[in-house]
Amino acid sequence: MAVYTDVTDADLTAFLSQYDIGRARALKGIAEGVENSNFLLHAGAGVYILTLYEKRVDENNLPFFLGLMEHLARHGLNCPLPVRNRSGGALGRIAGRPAAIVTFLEGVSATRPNEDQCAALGEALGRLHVAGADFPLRRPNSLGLSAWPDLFGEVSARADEVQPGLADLIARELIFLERNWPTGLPSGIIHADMFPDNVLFLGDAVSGVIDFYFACVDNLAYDAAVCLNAWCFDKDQAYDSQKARAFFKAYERVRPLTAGEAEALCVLARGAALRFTLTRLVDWLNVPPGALVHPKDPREYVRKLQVLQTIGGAADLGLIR
Ligand SMILES: Nc1ncnc2c1ncn2[C@@H]1O[C@H](COP(=O)(O)OP(=O)(O)O)[C@@H](O)[C@H]1O
Ligand SMILES: N[C@@H](CCOP(=O)(O)O)C(=O)O
Repeated sequence: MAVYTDVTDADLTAFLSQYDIGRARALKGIAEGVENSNFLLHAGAGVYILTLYEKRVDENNLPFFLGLMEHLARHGLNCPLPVRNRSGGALGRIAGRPAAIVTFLEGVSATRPNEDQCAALGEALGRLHVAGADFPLRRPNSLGLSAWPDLFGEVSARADEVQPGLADLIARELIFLERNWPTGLPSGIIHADMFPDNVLFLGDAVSGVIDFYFACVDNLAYDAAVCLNAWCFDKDQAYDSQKARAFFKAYERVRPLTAGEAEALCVLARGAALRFTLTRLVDWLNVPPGALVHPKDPREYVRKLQVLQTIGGAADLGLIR
């Protein structure tokens, strides 16, 4: 359950009075997710998602996120559509938090993604990157390489409580990444959080991509690296290059990777693993009192990072040339 901010009946009635979707029939907090407070909203006109944006979402960025979802939907991608209120706005406030209502997408997340689902993911990511090319708004990656030292600074004193030696491992990895981070790669709109819990399937077909609240402009291949880490490790944290091959084959049918992107893939994957190690570590060590949330285990990403540190090149990651 990720609900940080509760919504009273009075709050909800007042909020919905600004919309043309009828009265609330039910509102249920949603278990999944860790960043925001999400509710399943049954209203007269149908089923929706009500999201109250919490600490990691800067309210000033919401026009970018909501506008991107509308732009991608217009390009035929299955992503949530923000519901506009009578004033034409997609953003409101409820219970003291910025909030929006978006359309509910059918489908279920894959708990153990198979190769076909990894291929469908690759195609969906490629289509997102191509469709994002003409999105007019820009937003830098607030959780990119330049943010990692400060994130580490928030938890360095306590990292070894989570896993002995973790502070030193992170410090050394940061030095490696700052020395080897690629430049000059193709960049554009990326999702930046394309985990299995943010992709909905009907069978092996992608029926929806959600949670665009880390979307930004960054290296397109970095977005692929986030997917490799989130989708192509098995439950024992062994890398599954067959799933990665399926992912890359489908992705490259939409957008072929450049030679520079292929060469940079290992470093990008290590960076993506460190990024999620750090944000999970911050959340793990700072659960707000009373919040109904199950923070995700940073040690899962430490293990992925350690595997990636042993991988020699793009071919080992499943990118076959
Ligand atoms: N548009 C949507 N359609 C269907 N389910 C959704 C939608 N948006 C969110 N959800 C559900 O809510 C959960 C949490 O949403 P998510 O955006 O991942 O959380 P957070 O806001 O914490 O990042 C998802 O895992 C999914 O089950
Ligand atoms: N995907 C991140 C955490 C953020 O997940 P969200 O979809 O709930 O925003 C992770 O697994 O560390």
